[in-house]
Amino acid sequence: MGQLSLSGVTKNFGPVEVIKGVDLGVADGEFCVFVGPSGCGKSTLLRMIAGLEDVTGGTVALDGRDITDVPPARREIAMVFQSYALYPHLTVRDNMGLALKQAGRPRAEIRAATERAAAMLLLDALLDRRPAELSGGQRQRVAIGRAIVRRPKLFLFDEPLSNLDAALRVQTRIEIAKLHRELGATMVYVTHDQIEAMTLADKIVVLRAGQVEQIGAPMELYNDPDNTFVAGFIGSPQMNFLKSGALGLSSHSAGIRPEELRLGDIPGAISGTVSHVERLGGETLVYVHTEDHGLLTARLFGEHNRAVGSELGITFDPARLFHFDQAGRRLR
Ligand SMILES: Nc1ncnc2c1ncn2[C@@H]1O[C@H](COP(=O)(O)OP(=O)(O)OP(=O)(O)O)[C@@H](O)[C@H]1O
Repeated sequence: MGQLSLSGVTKNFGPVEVIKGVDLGVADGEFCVFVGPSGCGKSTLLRMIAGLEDVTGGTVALDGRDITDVPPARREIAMVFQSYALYPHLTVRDNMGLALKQAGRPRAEIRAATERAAAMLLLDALLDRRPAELSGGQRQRVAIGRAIVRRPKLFLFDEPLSNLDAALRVQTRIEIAKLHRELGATMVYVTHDQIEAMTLADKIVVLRAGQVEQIGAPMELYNDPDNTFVAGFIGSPQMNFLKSGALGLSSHSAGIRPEELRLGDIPGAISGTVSHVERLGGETLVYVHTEDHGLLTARLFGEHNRAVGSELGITFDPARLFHFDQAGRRLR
């Protein structure tokens, strides 16, 4: 079991309220990802769940038990840090088994649990090495293994992949997804990375300035955002925002995803000038400067040879627009 519930959680650092009343339920076995701009409070919220940071107001409960004031070691929660936090003088085996050893578990049990986790993470051959003798990716797997060995009710991850290079990030991301499937454990994960959030999460929590903007499944947030903040934050490249008035529409602004824009001859619904082209191989991003709407991004499948400076017309299916009011709230 591992059902997490936050009610009215707030956090002050001195006079500054950085978490402003968060309510959140994470079901047993769910993979929940916190995203939001730098400084919005993702890590602080995670650290409060772990017990590494005091809660100013509200409660944190795990499986119905109020753990707001329970010390970290007694919460049955394991946290994996960006920095790995391994003991350099201990072998992989001893790093992974340490929590069980400290809890006074029998040797045979520690050995079995460590070897089971090592097999899951393909660390079997490395058990007698020390952290300095491992690659960054292997160290991160040891840090994850150390969490698994404890059999916690809840796993917390604070940007665990951000120190890895691009290829290893992809590989480790897939391993974490597999691990989640195999363990069926509840996980809460903080990241900056759109793709990690979209691919790993059952549920994404979008935070902004210490408040929840929207909670939902990845494709729910992508296809049905509640406001301009979520619409602009989820999706890369980000959604284009058009001035409704210039299009003869009654909303305040209208959002459209880059993949929904078609580029053709003048006149289109909007005309503009190509200001930059990025060829990514499988797709091309064309940045178009427009008088009425500023810079728009079109995402085209395959390769396109649009010359910088050329003029073109942009069209789209009006049914694909998201409409917003002046305060940025979605008009449905
Ligand atoms: N110990 C502290 N004392 C005072 N202010 C703090 C402390 N820790 C964090 N803050 C502030 O709280 C806010 C939230 O910080 P937090 O690290 O949780 O954000 P974050 O969303 O994880 O950011 P990032 O993505 O950049 O890691 C920030 O404004 C930060 O400056």
